[in-house]
Formats: sequence, structure tokens, C-alpha cells
Amino acid sequence: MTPAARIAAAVEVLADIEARRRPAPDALKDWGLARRFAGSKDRAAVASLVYDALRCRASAAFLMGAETPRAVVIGMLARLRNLDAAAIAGLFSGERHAPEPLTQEEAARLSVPPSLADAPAHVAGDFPEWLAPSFAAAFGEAAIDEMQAMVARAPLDIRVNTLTTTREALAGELEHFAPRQTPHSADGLRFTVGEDGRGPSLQSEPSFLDGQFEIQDEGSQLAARLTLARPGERIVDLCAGAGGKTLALAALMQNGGALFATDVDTRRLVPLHGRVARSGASHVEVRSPKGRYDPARPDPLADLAGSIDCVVVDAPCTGTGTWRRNPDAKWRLRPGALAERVKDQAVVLDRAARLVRPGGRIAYITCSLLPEENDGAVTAFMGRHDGFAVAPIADVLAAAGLPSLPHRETPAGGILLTPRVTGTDGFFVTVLRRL
Ligand SMILES: C[S@@+](CC[C@H](N)C(=O)[O-])C[C@H]1O[C@@H](n2cnc3c(N)ncnc32)[C@H](O)[C@@H]1O
Repeated sequence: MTPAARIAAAVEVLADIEARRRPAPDALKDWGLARRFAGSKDRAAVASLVYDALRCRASAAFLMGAETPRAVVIGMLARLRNLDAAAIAGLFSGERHAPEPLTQEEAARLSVPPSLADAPAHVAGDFPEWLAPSFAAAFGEAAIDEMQAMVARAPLDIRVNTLTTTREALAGELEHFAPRQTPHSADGLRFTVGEDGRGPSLQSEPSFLDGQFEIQDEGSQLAARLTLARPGERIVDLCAGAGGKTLALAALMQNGGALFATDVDTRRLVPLHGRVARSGASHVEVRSPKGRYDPARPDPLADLAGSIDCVVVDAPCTGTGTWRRNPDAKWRLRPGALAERVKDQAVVLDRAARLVRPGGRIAYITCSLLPEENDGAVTAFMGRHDGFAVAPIADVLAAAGLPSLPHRETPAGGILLTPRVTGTDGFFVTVLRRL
């Protein structure tokens, strides 16, 4: 396919996403199935155009004065791909498979440098309007800058499994992909992602297959470290899911102590068994609930009540901190989903309170930037439970060996990592000490 034909395809896929309100991966899959002639490079290029258009959907539409998929793609090419009017006109030639030529209005819009100076915050920051009060509360004057940093593409990060290798040794093994050290996580390596959104295919590397690393954003690696997990402790990973944090915690514990992993949903834990085996972690016990965990039924962790040094709550959340990787999600998020997640967060935190021993701690983590799920969840928890105190940020950072980690402090004393300040996905961490 020519570059112009790929653009026409991206406009088509965006129109399908909009008309049928469907997730981008589904629309892209259907497009690919119906066009067997498209090779893997074409598919990747079309997907990358679609995701880039979704990254900046609101600002691209503002620049073009129209919200159609075509306008959004043209605006994106100017805004994110830095193409000038002549280059865009060259692609929109109207010839075989290329999109129709630019209209006078479109050409006129492209003839001036793109400016969002007059755009409202939710447009300049490319997020849904209903979230404007939340991001204003989180970031004040910096809301637009913070959210514009969320528009950019994320790099590809891995966490080196220190149970089986070292960062230096693995960097040597993966030298052909030119890894760099992550700036803040001592266990991270970073790879460049190309214009087509594709990074190196790390999962077919022998070093991946024998457990020497996991794909994990640097922010997630740092969040695991900020739990202050140490060898010898008894730790519960209460929302383990497929186990990204579990494996990071296991490595921090260097196989010393006990790590219990569970989740409300047994099915989500399925990949964890194989991942634990591959990682060489020998002190992880996966406790699967029968069917779905139900607070009305016996808790598979009941025997651990009041005995745990650290309960890690990697809470179910809206995932607003991961929009760089999943730009489709930001336009699909609805107020009802936020309200549901806040309810889930109260349930998991209350469960954690039953497990932690006096003198122990709960590490509450989200991959969200929304105050409702961060400070809001912590403050509500403190209102329901006596005998907990928020650990001072400076103490947590020092104990985690991250005294100069760039971060934001939230009003209730939480640590917020953001793409703009930390250069990672957005993460929130608060350590609550049980007195
Ligand atoms: C952010 S995800 C976890 C990601 C995982 N820790 C990782 O690093 O790969 C949140 C998880 O919380 C689980 N969850 C939701 N409500 C829960 C509850 N009441 N108790 C335990 N887990 C719950 C969800 O099933 C989901 O797997």
C-alpha cells in the first residue's frame, strides 16, 4: 500500500470506530480481515495512524474546524507528524486509493502554523470534557501541559529479572536492539518505538523465553519499588491480575519471605502460574478464589488476617495514566465507570485492612491520575478505618532508594508519577502504615 492509501484506510477505520462505537482493536482487526492484500507493515502503519489520530482527536478536530475522521487525520498529520501543508496535499491527491484532494477550507487551515492557544483545556489537553474538573484539581495550571505529555507515544520498557540476571548482562544479550537504561528504575531497559508504533519483537528473544525479563513500563517498576517490599517479609499482592507487580515484588524480595498473590477474578490469575515458573521465583503462592471472590463467602486469604507486613493493592482503576499506550480508552471512559472503580477501590482497601498486621503497611497503587481514585480513595479509607497513617513521601522515597525521583505530591500525601514529570506512565502510590 502507498502511504496515501494507508491514510485513506485510517480514515475508514476511524469512521467505523465512530459509527459503531467500537474499540479500535476490533475495528482494525475487521479492516485487516477484509483486506488480505495488506501486509504486516501496512497493518502496523494503519494502526499507528489510527492510534495517533485518537491521541489528539480533540485538538486535531479543533485545528481543522471539523470533527470528521478525515479532519482528525489531517489535523493529526500536522500536529503529531509535523507534516506541512504541501506534504499533506501531496498525500491527499485523489489518485488511486489516495484520499480526496484537500478542500480550500482544509488547505487554508493548514496554511497557518497549528495553534491551540484559544482552545479550551480539554481540547488542548486532548481528554474528555467531563474530566476537566478532575484534571484541574490534580494539576491546576499545569493541567494542559500534563495532559499534552500524555498524548505522546510511550517508549517500550522492560524490567530485568534480577532473580536470574543483571541489567548489564541482559543489555549485552539484547545489544542488537540498542537498549538504553531507564533513567529512574535500576532494573529497567528502554527501547525505541518506530514511526509505525512498533518496537523490537522482544517476546521471541531467547532471554525472554527463559525468564530474564518482562515487558513493564518504568512507572510500574517504580510503583513496585515504592511498596518498600524487602526480602524476608510476608507480602500479599491483593490485585495480582496477570502478575506484573507480583513478579517485580518477587524480584525485590530476592526469593526471601512469602508472597501471596490473589485477585477477585480467578481467570485473570491464569497466566501468573506460568510467569512465576519462568521467572525463577520460589516463594510465590497463588491463591485463586473459587469462581469470583465474594466478600460474603470465605476469603481464600482468611488464614493470613492480621499477619501481613505489606498488602499491595494495585487497585482496579480507570487507567487514565496509561492513555499513552491506549489512547482509544480515553474517549471510551464514562462517568459511570469511574464511579464503579471508586466502589471497587473501597472494597479492596477494606480487604487489605483486615490482612495487615499492626506496624505493617498497605501500599495503595493506581495507574490513574484522577484524584477521585487516588487521594479520594485514600481519604475515604482513612474515614472508615482508625489506626492508619499516611507515610511521609520523603521517607518512602528514601526507603525505596529513590530519593530524587521526579514526582508530584498530592494534597493527601501521595506520590504521583506522570509522563511529563517522571517520563513514565501515570501512577499513584500511597503507603499507609497501620499503627
Ligand atoms: C490494575 S489491575 C492489576 C494489575 C496487576 N497487578 C499487574 O501489575 O499486572 C487490578 C486488578 O484488581 C482486580 N480486582 C478488582 N476488585 C478486586 C477485589 N475486590 N479484590 C481483589 N482484586 C480485585 C481486578 O480483577 C484486576 O485484575
